[in-house]
Amino acid sequence: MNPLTFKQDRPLDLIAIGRLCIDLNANETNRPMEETNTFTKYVGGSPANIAIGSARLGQKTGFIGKVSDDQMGRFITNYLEKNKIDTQGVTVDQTGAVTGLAFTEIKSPSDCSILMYRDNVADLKLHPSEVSEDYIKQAKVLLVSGTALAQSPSREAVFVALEYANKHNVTVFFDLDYRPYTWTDEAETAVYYNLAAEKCDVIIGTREEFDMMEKLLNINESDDHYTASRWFSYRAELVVIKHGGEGSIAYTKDGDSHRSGIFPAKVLKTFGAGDSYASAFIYGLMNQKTVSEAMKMGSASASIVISRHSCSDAMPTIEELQNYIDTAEYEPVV
Ligand SMILES: Nc1ncnc2c1ncn2[C@@H]1O[C@H](COP(=O)(O)OP(=O)(O)OP(=O)(O)O)[C@@H](O)[C@H]1O
Ligand SMILES: O=C(O)C[C@@H](O)[C@H](O)C(=O)CO
Repeated sequence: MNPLTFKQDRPLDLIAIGRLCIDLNANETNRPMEETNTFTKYVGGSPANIAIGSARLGQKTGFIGKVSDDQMGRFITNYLEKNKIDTQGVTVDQTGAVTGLAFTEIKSPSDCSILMYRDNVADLKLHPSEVSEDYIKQAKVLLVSGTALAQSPSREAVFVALEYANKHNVTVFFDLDYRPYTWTDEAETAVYYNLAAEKCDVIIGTREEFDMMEKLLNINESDDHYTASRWFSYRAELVVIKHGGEGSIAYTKDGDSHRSGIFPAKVLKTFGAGDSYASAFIYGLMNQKTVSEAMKMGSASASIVISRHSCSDAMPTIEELQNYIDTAEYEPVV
């Protein structure tokens, strides 16, 4: 069962809005960053990773965002275009802002962290006037990433995008993507996450991200079922709670729930699991898969990406993904 319908008369499948950054992934693994010397540069930023994953799966994909007016900004835009992502919604900052950097540390397959340099970043300077209604109404899906809510004017740009999407029946997926280093106040964070979630059709997040949103409202004894049910009184049709190596659970407004297991992976690094899960999960739902089948696609994509060095570069093609699902070991939830 798939509770979602998508407007088919649209030239774009998915438009993502939010940050376009650079990942600098340590080449020397299994040691702290103090002991690494070299990094490999990839395009990064959760919504960018999801958009790249979507395009890699064959979806017609666009992006609304802002890049720095320098080599890093051009690197990002060139990469998007090389991956057949439409960049008409990507603007170039003229204030001297820089590209956000995510330095990743791989101490061990299960002990990874990200050091974020995000002062004066171009992605948070996206202005509401740079969000085009005519562009958004060309898409079946709008993918919103929570970190874009962290500062003005990006925050207001996201809410304008949500208004356009709701007005034109563009299905909105909200990937919570909570990155504490981009926020300064817990209450401010929770307020804007909750306000945005009210306008979304599908909400995807980890248990911890939903806990962050509920703490403000003194909801302390929550569980996945309660979390999901909160959102069905708004616009949500589907709520997915991710549980890392323990899989994920999805709830639909009609009261059904679906558990997904994982594809055990030779884990190189854990980050990137969420973005790859989201891109393949959305692809599945948009291509007549049931919720359970779409979750399995997400799990398979995540398993592929966490076994590779990058996130964006590692995103699988539909052929790779289908082959992995057909041949790799799947560990259902017991
Ligand atoms: N160790 C693992 N082995 C196999 N699959 C995994 C593992 N960790 C995560 N996954 C898969 O990836 C999905 C999303 O992972 P997770 O719950 O860690 O999301 P996330 O925290 O958003 O990820 P990220 O680390 O990219 O922020 C899980 O539901 C599962 O399907
Ligand atoms: O989202 C970020 O800014 C960092 C990502 O680019 C990085 O690849 C990651 O953490 C994936 O979830």
